[in-house]
Amino acid sequence: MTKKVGVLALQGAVSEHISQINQLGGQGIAVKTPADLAQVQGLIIPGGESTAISRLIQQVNLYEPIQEFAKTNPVFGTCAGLILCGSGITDGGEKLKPLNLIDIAVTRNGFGRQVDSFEVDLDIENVGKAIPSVFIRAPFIDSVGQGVKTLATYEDKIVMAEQGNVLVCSFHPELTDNNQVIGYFMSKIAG
Ligand SMILES: NC(=O)CC[C@H](N)C(=O)O
Repeated sequence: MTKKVGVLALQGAVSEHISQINQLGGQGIAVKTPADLAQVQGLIIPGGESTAISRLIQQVNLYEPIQEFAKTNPVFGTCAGLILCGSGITDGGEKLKPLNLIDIAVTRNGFGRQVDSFEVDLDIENVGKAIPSVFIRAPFIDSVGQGVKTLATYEDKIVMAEQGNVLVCSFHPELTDNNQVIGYFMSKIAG
C-alpha cells in the first residue's frame, strides 16, 4: 500500500519534500488542517521560520492534533521543524511554543552566526555515510534527554536525533538529490 506522508504546509520548504516522498514511492500530501492530518500516516514539519510556523500551527488548530498524531505515527522535523518538535529553546526570548515531541533543547541559528549556509557530507547512523546535507541558518541540539538517540554530529554539535517515532535533523534533506534521509523516515512508517 502506498504510504501517505504529510508535509505541514503552513510556511517553508514544502514542495521539495513532497517530490522526494513521491520519488520514493509514497504519496506526499500538503497538510494545512486537522482533516488533512487525519489522512496521513507520517508527518514532516519542514524548514522555514520557526516562530511563524509556530504561530500558524496554533491559528489553524493543529497544535494538539499534531501532539496526538505523534503518539502513534512517525513525525520528522527538519531545521525549523526540529526547533518546533523539541522541548525547549536554549537561547530563549522568541515567541515560540514547541510541540514537545522529543526531549531535546535547541539553539536557534546555532551555525548561522558563523556562516549563513553551507553543505557538508555527514555520516548518519541508520542512514549511511557521506550524505550531502545543506544547513541554512540551522539550529543545533544542545542536550538530549534519556531515550533520545544521537544519529549525527557536525563539529561536535548534535545535528540529527530520534526518540521512538520522532526524528529530527538540523539540515534540509529535501534540498539535495540524495533521498536517503527521507527514505529512512519513510521506513519508520508502517507499510
Ligand atoms: N532553514 C531553516 O529552517 C531556518 C530555521 C530558522 N533559523 C528558525 O529559527 O526558524
